[in-house]
Amino acid sequence: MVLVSTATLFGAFASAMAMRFFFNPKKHLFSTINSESNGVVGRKNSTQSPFDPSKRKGYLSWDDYFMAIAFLSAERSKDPNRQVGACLVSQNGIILGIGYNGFPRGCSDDKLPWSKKSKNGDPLETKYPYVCHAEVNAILNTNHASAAGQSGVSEVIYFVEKRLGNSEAAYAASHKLLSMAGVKVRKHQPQMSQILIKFEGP
Ligand SMILES: Nc1ccn([C@H]2C[C@H](O)[C@@H](COP(=O)(O)O)O2)c(=O)n1
Repeated sequence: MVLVSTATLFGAFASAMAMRFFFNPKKHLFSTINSESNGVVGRKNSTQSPFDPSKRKGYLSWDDYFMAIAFLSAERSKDPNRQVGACLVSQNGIILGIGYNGFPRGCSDDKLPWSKKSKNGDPLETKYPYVCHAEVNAILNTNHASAAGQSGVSEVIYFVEKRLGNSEAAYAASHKLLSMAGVKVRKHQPQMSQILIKFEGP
């Protein structure tokens, strides 16, 4: 399985490890990269001759497709500071689960704190002890029956390089452990810089 996340390697690492245990990731504006229809989702009109048998150009690559789903999922997050999305994909390109950062199912978004810091220094007055990372939610949201036959996360594709407050050591340790576990890691290389989704008819 491949874990695609809009966030960092460090968070994705924890989730990939969790996946192994169970079964053996701001506002994003989507818009076009050029004047053609590339990257514009929902535009139905084509200038292609009806006699031209060639396939459409400018369709989404698999990586951009799964990363875009991760980005879209992030838009569901209630975290005022950081929205993260993740998409768990099987080796043959089937989406097994998607998720975003949020409080656990059944726990109200309005009753737990979204703050980063507590005036009293009480960690329980911050979001950190309660929030579930997007990658973990993508794993928890899988249809376990279909995921059970998979051998674990084999690849992590992440979007953000920066280290969300984690130390250099923790980051290096993540790399080391993923490498030891044989999990491939790579940064997403977008083929489209933006995707525009228009909620309008053809
Ligand atoms: N791999 C990650 C890293 C972070 N998150 C979530 C957890 C929090 O909701 C937010 C980080 O908040 P910040 O300290 O930047 O205010 O991002 C995640 O889901 N996956």
